[in-house]
This record gives sequence, C-alpha cells and structure tokens, in this order.
Amino acid sequence: MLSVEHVTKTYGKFTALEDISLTFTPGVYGLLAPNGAGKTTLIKMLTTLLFPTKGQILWEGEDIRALGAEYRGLLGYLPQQFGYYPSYTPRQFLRYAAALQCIPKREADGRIDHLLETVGLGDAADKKMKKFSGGMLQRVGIAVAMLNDPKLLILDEPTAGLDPRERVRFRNLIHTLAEDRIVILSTHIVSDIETIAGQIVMFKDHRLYCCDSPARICARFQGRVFQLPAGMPLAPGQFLLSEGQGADGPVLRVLCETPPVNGTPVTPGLEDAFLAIYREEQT
Ligand SMILES: Nc1ncnc2c1ncn2[C@@H]1O[C@H](COP(=O)(O)OP(=O)(O)OP(=O)(O)O)[C@@H](O)[C@H]1O
Repeated sequence: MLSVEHVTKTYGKFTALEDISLTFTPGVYGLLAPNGAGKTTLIKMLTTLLFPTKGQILWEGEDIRALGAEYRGLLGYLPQQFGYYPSYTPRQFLRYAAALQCIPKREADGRIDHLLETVGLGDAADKKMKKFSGGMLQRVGIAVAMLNDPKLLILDEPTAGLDPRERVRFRNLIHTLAEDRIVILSTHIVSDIETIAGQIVMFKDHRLYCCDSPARICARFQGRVFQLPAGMPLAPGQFLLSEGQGADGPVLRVLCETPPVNGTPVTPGLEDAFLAIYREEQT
C-alpha cells in the first residue's frame, strides 16, 4: 500500500500541491486535472525525483525517502518523454535497460520474451524502432518500466499521441498489468481515463478535489446536465459545458440547477464532470 500523508510541495513561494492525502492499493488510478494542476509534481514525488516540502509518502508504512533504493526497486516509471535509441530493436533496448538495472542476463532474457508478448510486440521484437508508431514506442516504454516486475507502475501522460486502436490496446494492457499491482497514470485527456481507471484523482486549487470512481464522480452532477438546441441564448445560472452534434442538429450541453425550458436531461459523463469541476478556471 502506498500512502500520501498531508503532502505539500512548494517551489519557492509558489504552492503547487497543498495538504494532499491519498491511499493507493492494487488497481488503476488516473490523475486527471488541467495542465499545471500538479500531476507531474505528485508523480515526481512518488518516484523520489522530488521530495515533499511537508508531509510524507509511505510504502507499507515506511517513508519512501528512508527506503531509498529498496523502494525504487519495486517501482516502474514511464516518464512523459521516453528516451530510446531508434537504431535498437525492442529486444536490444530491453537487454540494455536490464543490464543497467543489473538484472542477470539469463533471467532478463526470459523476462524480456514474456514482456514483449505481454505488450504485443512479439512480432516486432527484432525490428528497429526507428519505424515504430507512437503506440508501439509507448509499449516498449511500458515493457522497460515493467522489467523489474514492479509493485507500483507510474505512467506520466502515457496516452498522448495514440490513435484510437492504440488507445484500446493500451487500455487492455493496463487492465492486464494492474491485476496485482498499483498503476498510476496521469492525463488531461478525459476520454482516455474514463474506461481505464477504477479511481480518478482530481486536484483543484492545488488541493485534492476527489479520489473516486468515474461513475461516482459523474453521479455528483446527476440531474444538473441538460441538452439544449444550439442557438438558444443561455439564461443566468446556466453554464455551457460543450457544444456537439445531436441526432437532429447542433446541441449544447449545459450545467444548471433548474431544468431549462426546451432542455432534455442527459446522463452526465466524465467530460461533463471535468468541465463542470474546472469551470471557473475557463472563464
Ligand atoms: N521547478 C519548478 N519551479 C517553479 N514552479 C514549478 C516547477 N515545476 C512546476 N512548477 C509549477 O507547479 C505547477 C504544477 O506543475 P506540474 O508540472 O506538476 O503540473 P501538471 O499538472 O503536471 O501539468 P502538465 O500536464 O502541464 O505537466 C505549475 O503551475 C508549474 O508551473
């Protein structure tokens, strides 16, 4: 179990995160917040690249700072910018990464074969990475992060740049990997996380806003989201969430406490919830 206890992180006079408390157990967690909300700051603290200004982070009850290399040995991390050698094949690159981690060659080779199959790169294992798609490269990165069979896998913005098929493949892969470990991934792309994460962590005003299931976050807005025909002026108290295409033409999705005239109630999705939660920040 990983526990974040009353963690505050300041950069000089600027407070990036304030008094954050969270508990992670095996499963998939999505850190979802607009750019600049503090996702990377939290990830850097969870990966010991930064340390809290106040508070502590505990792994099985022990401070990760004191655990040091022991903690890093059970951590797998895919940073936002994943560095690789285009002229290497995935197998060569994984062998290189395994050697850097001092994993004995025989053990590494067996593990690499298994990981290449798990991430769906068995057929491309010996092809140079220079012609790989974004999704293939990302799967190489996940395999590297999985080399030590981590108990905690952290992926920073892993879905950026994936096409729809690659997103589905990524979702399935993450579900497989999360069976017996904690997976934490950050994104600001709502649709990527809605079906992947069991729990969604959101920050607002540098504090924890919620850690809850997508369904429960959406339920907070039940009965407050309506669809209106586009072109209708919004009344006071109605907040425009998004514009889209309905069955009969352009429509608006609005958030309001009183059902609008001509409004049809709709089931709130995570995108509605995200836009509603961060609405002040857009205006
Ligand atoms: N080294 C630093 N010095 C000063 N301010 C920083 C530093 N690193 C981050 N910040 C600020 O802290 C806030 C949180 O940044 P962070 O990178 O954690 O956000 P984020 O949610 O990961 O955003 P993004 O998705 O853009 O990476 C931002 O306002 C950022 O400008």
